[in-house]
Amino acid sequence: MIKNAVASLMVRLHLLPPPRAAPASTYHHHQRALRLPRPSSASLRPAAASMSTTAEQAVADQKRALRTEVRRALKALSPDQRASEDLAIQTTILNSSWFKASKRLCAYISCYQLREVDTSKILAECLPSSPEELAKDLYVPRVEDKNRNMRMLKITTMDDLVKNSMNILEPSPVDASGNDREDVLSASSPVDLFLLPGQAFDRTGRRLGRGGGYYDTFLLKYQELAKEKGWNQPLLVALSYSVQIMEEGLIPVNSTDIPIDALVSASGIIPISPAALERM
Ligand SMILES: Nc1nc2c(c(=O)[nH]1)N(C=O)[C@@H](CNc1ccc(C(=O)N[C@@H](CCC(=O)O)C(=O)O)cc1)CN2
Ligand SMILES: Nc1ncnc2c1ncn2[C@@H]1O[C@H](COP(=O)(O)OP(=O)(O)OP(=O)(O)O)[C@@H](O)[C@H]1O
Repeated sequence: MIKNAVASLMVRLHLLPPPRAAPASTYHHHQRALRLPRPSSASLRPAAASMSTTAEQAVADQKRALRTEVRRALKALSPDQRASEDLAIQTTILNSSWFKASKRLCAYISCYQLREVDTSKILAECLPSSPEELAKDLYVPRVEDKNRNMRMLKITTMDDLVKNSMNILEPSPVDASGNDREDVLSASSPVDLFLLPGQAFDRTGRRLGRGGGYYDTFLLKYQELAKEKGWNQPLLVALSYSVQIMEEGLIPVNSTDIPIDALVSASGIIPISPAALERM
């Protein structure tokens, strides 16, 4: 169903046909697939530098249209289908060697109303109430403003979370004793894994979010920090219902989109990047 929907979308949006190269080899190059003008061209026209270019606007419009299509497909999922995919995805992750080996991670607090893949079983396994050998340091998102600013703060129990204005659970900036929660960007050691939400994904590593730019901005910051510190880059793993996996080339991307390393759906793990192929 979504295939037909996005096929018609592709016609309406005049997108290029999918690239033919194998997923692993498209990983490093996928951001060029739409052959957009290079952003640096804006620097030739200082007066226009703060405006978005026509090409950027076209990509933003295409993204919005795809989000609408996916939202519709997610709404059509039955509660039983969702529950069965939620269980399969979480079981796959909990049983994986890379999750078991992870000591510190960032994950999202799933929102049922937004039809996000459930993370509750995974979060429970990370928190100190689980057997000692399974507990991990867990950092979760907190939106600071509408200007793409999001932090990842450490929590130790689900009671650390309160509902924000968007109806998503997030940590308060200070804990019960009045201490600032640890911000993952100021932590002295790295996280090795991110579990990411999103609206649409493909097998080449493209990820479409909710349009806030929060994750792309944060991931760029974290990747720069890891580079500066000489840390290994964390594995970026997205969780996806089957209707959210698109044909290659359908997801519009621009230069700020950070590609994912792997995708987990009810059918299993799709490793994408060389790092994922090595670790998964
Ligand atoms: N669980 C979870 N936490 C998260 C995110 C997320 O996607 N999922 N975020 C990732 O950025 C940040 C919050 N950003 C958000 C952006 C939009 C909406 C939202 O409700 N969007 C509506 C449409 C709103 C509109 O366009 O009027 C929707 O998607 O249906 C929620 C959170 C940080 N925390
Ligand atoms: N690193 C960044 N620096 C500046 N602007 C950015 C950055 N990342 C994203 N943006 C801007 O944020 C806006 C939303 O981006 P986009 O539609 O790609 O978000 P998304 O991928 O749907 O959301 P998210 O990243 O939260 O999952 C766009 O205008 C984009 O240019």
